[in-house]
Order: sequence, then structure tokens, then C-alpha cells
Amino acid sequence: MSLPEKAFPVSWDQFHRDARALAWRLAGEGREWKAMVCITRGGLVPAAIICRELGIRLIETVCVASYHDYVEQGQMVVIKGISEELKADGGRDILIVDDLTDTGKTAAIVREMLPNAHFAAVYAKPKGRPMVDTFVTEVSQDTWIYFPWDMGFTYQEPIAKGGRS
Ligand SMILES: O=P(O)(O)OC[C@H]1O[C@H](OP(=O)(O)OP(=O)(O)O)[C@H](O)[C@@H]1O
Ligand code: HPA
Ligand SMILES: [Mg+2]
Repeated sequence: MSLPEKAFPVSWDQFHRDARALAWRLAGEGREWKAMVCITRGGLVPAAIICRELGIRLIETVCVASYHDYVEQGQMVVIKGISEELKADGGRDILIVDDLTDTGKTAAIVREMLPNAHFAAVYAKPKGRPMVDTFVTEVSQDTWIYFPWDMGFTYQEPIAKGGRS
């Protein structure tokens, strides 16, 4: 198992700003969303911010786990699917939200469940990008995004001495 070469640490402030930027882009679509489907667990945070901004009150979860061993992607497991009611008509006018798309595998599984839904992620890597309709920032495939809910305050090594971020 090897760590991606580059690190992209995201603070709570920055994540809130980026999730809001995603909401602005989605608002620009000028659409009325019937419901939001949030991909747990990472999608829970942007979902809370975006549904507040867009006035969406019907929130469903789809529970997918794939990264069992940190950066190594394991077997995909759908722990909880989407209600039959929301799956009717292929998920038209439903907004799917996740924190990021990396290889695009998680997005592909959920898209299969809701082929007519709109897929939004805050961050996207090149492999996953074709799977998303709207995103805010693209980072390279060899970058690991460190989310604020996975981090704490620690001493930072100076860059000249090998500090990563
Ligand atoms: O495009 P992919 O290569 O499929 O990777 C993206 C997915 O990986 C992470 O979730 P993870 O499965 O680690 O679970 P979590 O959201 O519970 O942290 C992230 O939140 C995305 O859902
Ligand atoms: O870059 C990432 N950061 C955090 N979780 C992830 N899950 C897949 N890729 C990533
Ligand atoms: Mg996830």
C-alpha cells in the first residue's frame, strides 16, 4: 500500500466554502429538486450544507463502503439502498451528493440505481470526473484529499525538511 504522492488538506472553512460553491452551481441549473440522495458517510457533510442552501427537505441516504483499508480500495458493499419511491422514473429531478469522486466506482454504483439523477461532488479526480455532472475543484489522480473530519491539529514539518503540506 502506498500513499498518493500529493496531499490536499481541506479545512472546515474551505470545505464549507467549496460546498457552498457547489450549491451555487447547482442553483444555476435553475431546477426544482424532488429530493437529495446522500452517499454516506462522506456525502453527509456537503449534503447538510447543500440542502440548506437549496431548500431541499427530503433527504435519502445510500450507504456504500469501499475503502476499508485507508487508501486501498476494497470490495464495494451497499449497506443500504434507496427507497423504491425515489427510484421510480430512474431518479429524475433527484440530486445525488458525495464529497468526492476518485476512481468513479462509487458514483457508478449509485448512478446505476438512479440513471436519471444529477450527480454532484465537491471534488473530482480525473478518473471519476466523467461520472459527475457538477463539481467544484479537480485534483490530480495522485493527490489524496484530507477532509477536516479525518484530521486533527499536529506539528507541521517545514517544507524544506520534507513537510508534505
Ligand atoms: O470514486 P471512488 O474511487 O469510488 O471513491 C470515492 C468514494 O470514496 C470515499 O468514500 P468511502 O467509500 O471511503 O467511505 P466513506 O464515505 O464512508 O468515508 C468518498 O467519500 C467517496 O464516496
Ligand atoms: O482522496 C481521497 N480522500 C479521502 N477519501 C477518499 N476516498 C477516495 N479517495 C479519497
Ligand atoms: Mg464515501
